[in-house]
Amino acid sequence: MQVSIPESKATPRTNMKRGFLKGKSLNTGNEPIIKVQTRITPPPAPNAKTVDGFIPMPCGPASTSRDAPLVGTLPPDMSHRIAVTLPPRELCGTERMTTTLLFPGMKEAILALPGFPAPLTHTAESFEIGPIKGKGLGMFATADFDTGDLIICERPLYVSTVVQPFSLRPGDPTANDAIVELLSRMCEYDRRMFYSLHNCKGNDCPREQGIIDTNAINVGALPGYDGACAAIYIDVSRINHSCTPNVISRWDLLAFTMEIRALTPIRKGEEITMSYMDKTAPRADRQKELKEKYDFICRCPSCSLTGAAAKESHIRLATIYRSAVTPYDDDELEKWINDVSAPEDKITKACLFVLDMMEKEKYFNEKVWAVRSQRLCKAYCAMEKLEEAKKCAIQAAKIWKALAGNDGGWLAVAEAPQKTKYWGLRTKKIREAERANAQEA
Ligand SMILES: C[S@@+](CC[C@H](N)C(=O)[O-])C[C@H]1O[C@@H](n2cnc3c(N)ncnc32)[C@H](O)[C@@H]1O
Repeated sequence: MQVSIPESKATPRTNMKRGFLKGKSLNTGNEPIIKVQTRITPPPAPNAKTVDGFIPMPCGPASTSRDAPLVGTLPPDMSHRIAVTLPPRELCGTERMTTTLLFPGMKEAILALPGFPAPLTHTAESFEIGPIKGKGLGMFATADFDTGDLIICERPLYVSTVVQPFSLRPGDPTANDAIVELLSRMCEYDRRMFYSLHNCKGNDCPREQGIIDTNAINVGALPGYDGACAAIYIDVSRINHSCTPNVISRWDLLAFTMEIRALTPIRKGEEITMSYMDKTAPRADRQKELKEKYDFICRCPSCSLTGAAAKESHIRLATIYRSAVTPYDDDELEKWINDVSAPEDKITKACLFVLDMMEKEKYFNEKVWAVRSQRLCKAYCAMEKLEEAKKCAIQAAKIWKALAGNDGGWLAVAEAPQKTKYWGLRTKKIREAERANAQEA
């Protein structure tokens, strides 16, 4: 049977758990809690600023971004939000339920998803939360993890649309009043957990809003509403930022959980870090955004680079970005396979160059990574390089697992590269050319 090299050019959807803490039943119903008029802040300008000819990627791994921009306009029937508990008690037994603040229709759309709610994945509790100098609390590994390993899978405490409609009429309830009301309906344990989370906003805004702004992680759009939604977690929200993160998050809509998987090998005792923002932005822009939004100065390995090393990092990110915007096709590969005079390493060299940049930056742009690994593996297969093809497919399986939660078909390739349709294509051409030359001579 032939094995297919995964061809997906689509970005795998990224999603995160820690020691699953059973929440007590919430008594929230589906009734609207506060009806308010909608005021919409204009959408932010497109992220396309140019710095030294370097255009930041418009999107990093979507679900790792804590940036939750306001969306444009809301349909008129979405002028108020509703408190909903998801999954409902009758569908999730004793598992944690999430308190959500959603627009009308969203709950029905989520419940209509075939297979919702998928059962929770329980993992060994291989992390702990503890203090870390200059960062408050953080999360630490209590076991070794390899790329792609699941570290935690956690159902949120709270999920809400990022748009917070509120009334301009004096005396009307504010957006924060809706949150306070919702919190008052949570069980005592969940409420205590919410208020124990860090608030980097101080007295700049109401405490509840400050906690949400500090800890919410974007989960993207939920069914029934195209705008962004964000979630707060008991454990996952303790993960600190690094521009060179060692984990990646992936929102699993069906299980209504966030998965955190190792992006790089992690040793026992190491701090677990994720990226709060778009990694391709230049360092100064990252620093500014982190200070403004989260009130800290990032001293991660990438931000600590100076002089030539900082410049090299900048060039690597620009190269990754350029590769991301280059359309993908197999024409070049086909040409190389058929052109026996082309250098043997033409394709592999180009792919390894970009993959090496991502390894060095610890930034795996999903599209670039998927396209380059595919092409590299195909080239090794075409050259009948068994060990290289296997190694490439094993690494591809690990990274795919980190990004998408499964190996994407790469393990089958790793087991039998000879069974892919690319096996020996170029070596066959070379042998044919050699035979033809010999006959001519
Ligand atoms: C989502 S919380 C992370 C958990 C938080 N450290 C705590 O004690 O609960 C975000 C806040 O953690 C701190 N933080 C996160 N990453 C940091 C870093 N790399 N360096 C310093 N502080 C950081 C900042 O105060 C930030 O506002």
